[in-house]
Amino acid sequence: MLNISQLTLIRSGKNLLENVSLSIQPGQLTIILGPNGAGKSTLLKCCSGALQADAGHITLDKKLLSNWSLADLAKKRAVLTQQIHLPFALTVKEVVSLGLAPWALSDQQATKLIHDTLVEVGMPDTETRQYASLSGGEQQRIQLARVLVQLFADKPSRTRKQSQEGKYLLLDEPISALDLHQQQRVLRLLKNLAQKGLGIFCILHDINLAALYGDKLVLLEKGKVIFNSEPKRLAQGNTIEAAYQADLIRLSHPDNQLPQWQFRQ
Ligand SMILES: Nc1ncnc2c1ncn2[C@@H]1O[C@H](COP(=O)(O)OP(=O)(O)OP(=O)(O)O)[C@@H](O)[C@H]1O
Repeated sequence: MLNISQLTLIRSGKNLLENVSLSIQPGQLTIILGPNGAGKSTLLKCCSGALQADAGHITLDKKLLSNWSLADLAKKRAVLTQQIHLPFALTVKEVVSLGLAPWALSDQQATKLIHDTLVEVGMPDTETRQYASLSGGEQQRIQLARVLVQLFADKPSRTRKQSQEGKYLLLDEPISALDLHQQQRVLRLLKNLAQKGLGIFCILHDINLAALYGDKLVLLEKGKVIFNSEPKRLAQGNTIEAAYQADLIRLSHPDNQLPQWQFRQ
């Protein structure tokens, strides 16, 4: 389990995170929600080890995150951040291969894993394309392929039928540039991976997709957790409306009665 306990992070005299406690459990898709500036990406950076908190601690499988070696951490969890700048001209295959750095795969294994993963993210036969020539949504799926190969390189023959327990995926808005079809593909893929035991921390802005796909939703507001539970618990009260200060109508999804929201015009 990835366990976050009473985490506080202060920058420029401001509490970016305040006493945040939550856990990312194996087998669950945990979706982090919250208004702009609520602290979602800051929390992800703490969970990835990129930022050190001022108080509280994070453990991964009961061991302090700071006590993990970078090499072991890279095999245990993969991180997809929001902005990824690649200063060099790289092909798609080279970009996805960056995820294989922690592992020692043969060329043949690497080629097959990359091929299978590109199929999985809906980008088959793009290995030789220049990454820079891809659209924003295509680049986002290539970056997702990169973190997937990082996590699953020890199961190259693979994968999806095997247990994914003990590994974690940390994703910052992984579908922000995707069209409807690709959003559904990626969310179904994440749900499927979680069902096989992966622990997923995923930041989203779309509250309807979060309620539909999340096993657990965590709502941040001004650096504090104000909701941490199953989506159906948002069917009462006005937690979402109050947190986002938005004028919304709450509906019920016709398939499963999960809460959904629409703008009032
Ligand atoms: N080094 C820093 N010093 C001061 N403030 C910072 C620093 N880093 C981030 N912030 C502020 O912390 C707040 C939280 O930022 P963060 O990127 O975590 O928000 P977010 O919830 O991911 O927002 P968004 O939905 O817009 O991506 C923001 O107000 C940001 O301006």
